[in-house]
Formats: sequence, structure tokens, C-alpha cells
Amino acid sequence: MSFVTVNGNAVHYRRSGTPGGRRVLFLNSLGSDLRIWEAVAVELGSRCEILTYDMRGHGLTQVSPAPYTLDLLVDDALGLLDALGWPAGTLVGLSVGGLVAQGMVARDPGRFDALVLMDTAAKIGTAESWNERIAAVEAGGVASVADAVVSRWFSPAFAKEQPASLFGWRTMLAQTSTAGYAGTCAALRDADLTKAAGAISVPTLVLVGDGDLATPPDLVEATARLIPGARFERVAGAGHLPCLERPAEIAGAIAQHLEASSAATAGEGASAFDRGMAVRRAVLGGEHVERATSAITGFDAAFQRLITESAWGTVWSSPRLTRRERSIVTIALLAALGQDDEVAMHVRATRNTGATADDIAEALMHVAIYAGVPAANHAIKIAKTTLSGMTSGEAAR
Ligand SMILES: O=C(O)CC1=CCC(=O)O1
Repeated sequence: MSFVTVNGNAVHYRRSGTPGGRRVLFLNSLGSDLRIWEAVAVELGSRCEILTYDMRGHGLTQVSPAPYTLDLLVDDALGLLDALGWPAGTLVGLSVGGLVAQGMVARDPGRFDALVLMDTAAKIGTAESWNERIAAVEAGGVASVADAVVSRWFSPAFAKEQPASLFGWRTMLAQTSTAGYAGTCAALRDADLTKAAGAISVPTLVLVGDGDLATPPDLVEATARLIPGARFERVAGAGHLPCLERPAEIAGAIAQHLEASSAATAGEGASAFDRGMAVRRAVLGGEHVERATSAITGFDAAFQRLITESAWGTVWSSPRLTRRERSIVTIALLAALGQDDEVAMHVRATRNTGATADDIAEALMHVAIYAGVPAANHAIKIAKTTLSGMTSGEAAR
């Protein structure tokens, strides 16, 4: 076990993964500690150097008297990075950890190369709800709210199928100190990063369990829409802690975001071609791009360079629309033009852009109105076949 003093408080932290890999700091949620990241850290460990820690008053980190502020929690996290000599890196923040991560980026925008926000928002809950929670834990300890909280943490299926895990994670929550929990509730009550979210300029992925009852998907999506260029994805079959219910999927989404963001970050100094290749990979998938690249001959080399630099390295690289929005526009245009293969390819790419089946259906309604019912009808058939192939795993190539 490792400890370091930050802001006069002893902080429990753990380093794992591959030294020299992408550096990723994980920030836990209210009532949890660094153990919630273990399964995700194992999945990412071969490519990333990972730092997890227990937030003030949580896990084995020292408890100081309540109340806390978001600024204090941001000071703690930045202080930990300074103390361990992590000059830069990626942040993955869950719930209140996501608020702290947003606060860190707002405080020190140049320091971070990518951001993953999970089951969080720019503002969570109301002052009234947090004051009620504070009063409850101050009267009866954290154990007194544990059943209600845990019912929002996990999907009903997880609760039914994994009672032992449920017991274990509930125990972690119930063992949280009253001051640590109530202090963090006060920070949540007073934090509103709505304005700051609009100024986030690092590549951001926003994830939410589709059954999250604590920070519901619509709330999380609304925050994603505030962040320029952010990608939003729902994690099927998960509640408020998808890192526990769907660790492999979460690790996959983070890994993909790291790859895409190195492209985007490299983008500033990189050529339009290099940027284009990276964005093309992030949207269409590495395998597709490898296949297309290996088929290039002298006949189409100049054409391939042109589309890589222009479509991918210029238009798709611009942060002015999100990838989800670009995906919707592109599918509508291709459907209107009757470009069947390209419609199918871009429907498959929605896996990576965050556009949903509902988005595609809505786009094709526009096609019906502005380009004609026959074009839309034809594209609907292609989209349905492609989407059902994706669901059954056929298109997971
Ligand atoms: O405790 C909850 O209800 C869920 C939650 C809100 C903020 C956080 O970190 O967890």
C-alpha cells in the first residue's frame, strides 16, 4: 500500500500498469474507493500507466472534518499528481470524480490530453437532496443510506445475479466515514461546472450506464452536449458504476478514446494526412482502414490521399460538430444520394461515433422529406440490415 501527504492529508494511492504507457488517473465516486477501478485497470494495464487513489475521507485516505468543496478536492488531485511527478495525462472520473476531473481541466487546461467522464454531469442533484443526504448520514452513519444508494449503483440484473458482489460493494460504501461522505456531499451540493464545461478543450468521452438512476442518461448527455466535440455513449446493462458491471466494455471505450485523442492531440502539429488517418481509424475502425489501405494501388493512391486529407484530416477533424452529429449528417447525405455501400459503412461507424439507432431513424425521416420517400425507404432497409448485423455481432469486425 502506498501513501503520500497532500495538502496536509494522507492519501492512499496505487500505481499499476506499464511504466512509460499513457498515464491515466482514475477518480472515484461518492462512497467508493480505488477498488472500483481494479478490473478496468487490469484490462488497460498492458498499454497504460495507471494511478488510482482514494478521495479525501474515502477508503484509506485520511478524513478531515466536513464540509469539503470541489476546489479542495481538485487541489487534492492536482497535489497528488505533483507529489508523484505526473506532469500530464488523461483523467477518468466517475460521478463526483467526474466533477473533480472537470474542475482539474478548468484549473489547468494545458495539462491533460484527454478526458473520460462517466456517470457524471456539470451539476449533480439539488441543494435540497444533498442537504437531506447529509442530515441522514450525520444522524445514522453512511450505513443508514447504503441500501438506497446501492439500489442506484447497480442494474437489477447485477443485483439478482451477483449477491456476493453486491454485499461487498455495499460494505465498502457503509464503511465510508461519516465526515468523508457528508463532506463530499457538501462539495457536490455546491458545485456547478455548467459554464466551465463549455470551455473544455481536451478530447472528451462521456459514458453513462443506460440504467443509471443516480445520474440519469439524459442528464449526462446534456452535459456531453455542453462540451465542444465530446462523444457520448450509453453503456447497456449498467447502472451508476459501469466500471463494476461492464469493466471490459469500459476499458475498451477508454482505450479507443485514448487512441482517438492521441490522433486529435497530435493533430495540431501533425499533417492533414496523419491527422486524417487517425480520425478515419477512430471513426471507421482500424481494421477497415487497414483493409482499405492495403488495397491501394498506383491508380488510386492520389485519390486516397485526397480523401484522407480533406474528408478526414479537415472536415471530420474539426471540433465544431461532434462525431455523433457528423455521423448523422453523413448518413443522411449518403442516403439521399443512394450510396448504399457508404450508408452501410457509416451506419457501422456509429459504433464509434455515438450516434444511436434513433438518430439514424430520425436522419432518414429528413431524407424522406427533403430528398424523397423512395431514397429514404431504400436507406431504411440498408440501415435495418446493418444495425441488426451489428447487434448480432456480425458487424463487430
Ligand atoms: O450516491 C449517489 O446517489 C450517486 C452519486 C452521486 C454523486 C456520486 O459520486 O455518486
